[in-house]
Amino acid sequence: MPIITVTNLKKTFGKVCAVDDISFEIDEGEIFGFLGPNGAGKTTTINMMIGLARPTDGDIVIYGIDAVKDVKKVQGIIGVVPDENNLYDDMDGFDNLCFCAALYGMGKNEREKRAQELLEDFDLAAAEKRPFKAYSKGMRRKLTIAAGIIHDPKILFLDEPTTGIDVESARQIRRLIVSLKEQGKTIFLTTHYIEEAQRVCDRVAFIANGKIVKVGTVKELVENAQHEHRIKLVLDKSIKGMKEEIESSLENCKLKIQEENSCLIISKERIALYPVLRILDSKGVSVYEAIEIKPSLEDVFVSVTGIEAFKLKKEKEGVEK
Ligand SMILES: Nc1ncnc2c1ncn2[C@@H]1O[C@H](COP(=O)(O)OP(=O)(O)OP(=O)(O)O)[C@@H](O)[C@H]1O
Repeated sequence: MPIITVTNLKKTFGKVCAVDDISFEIDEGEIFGFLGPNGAGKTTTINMMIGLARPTDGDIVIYGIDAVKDVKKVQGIIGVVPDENNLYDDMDGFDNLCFCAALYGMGKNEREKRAQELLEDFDLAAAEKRPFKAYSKGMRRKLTIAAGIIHDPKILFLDEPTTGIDVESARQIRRLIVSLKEQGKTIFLTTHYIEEAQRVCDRVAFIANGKIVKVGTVKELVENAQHEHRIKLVLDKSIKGMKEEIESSLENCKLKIQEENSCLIISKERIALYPVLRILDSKGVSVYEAIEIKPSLEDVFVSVTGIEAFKLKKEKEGVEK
């Protein structure tokens, strides 16, 4: 059952339409991801959902509460982890968490107990007395997430949770996100990492130029994609120099020579293998193996949005040591 319903949401800044009439629902206990390149409208959407920006138009209902009018009511049941760290540099990890807990009205004993628990869960207990500014980027990110769930919210909003941190910390954070879901939390996250959407999210919405272009589970998005069919053939010898001749005898197919002894056949339609094998045989070439290459989420994103994949950063490119 949906616990978040967003209907015809819009936000303009002067002439810029940052979010352009989007609608979606999020079910209780799911991880729902917004995947899109820089400037797609992800942060603006989160900001409207958590009451930091007022929509130009549209409705947001969270647990039956009108989140545009009753911002305060919603803020008690949500946790927010912004894309930039929002904790105090000179305060240590423990005090930062206790301070956030106090903002939610938690008593001294309760907040200290909760802070301690989270520091353990997030593998930060050894650094609890270190000032936040002395934390590594990955540790800072983890403490910021811990602060976002200090009051045990039902719903967690995570804006770009792993941007700019090392690969190992990003992995740890993804495991933490999945374990929060296992504890029953509903999670809305934005990302421009395809790998992250694929590994962590139950459902993904592609967002580009302020619009949602497609929504579904990773499996649905990949299986329902109108996509080229691709078959990789591993050959017993090179077909260098024969490409055009072979290609001209294959109907509606393109041929790409890959490594020395393999090629890729690409077609909009299903590929009939027999004619291909016959042509190769006539050239004295045998096929060792034929492998169907399924489209990846990246392929689907590119074909649905028309945006080149490099605009969605690869995990390794986003890493700063
Ligand atoms: N306060 C603002 N004033 C004017 N334009 C804004 C403002 N905030 C966002 N925008 C514009 O709205 C569009 C969407 O921005 P937004 O920050 O929501 O994108 P994003 O998908 O979160 O990108 P990123 O991954 O870079 O954070 C961009 O064109 C941005 O320049």
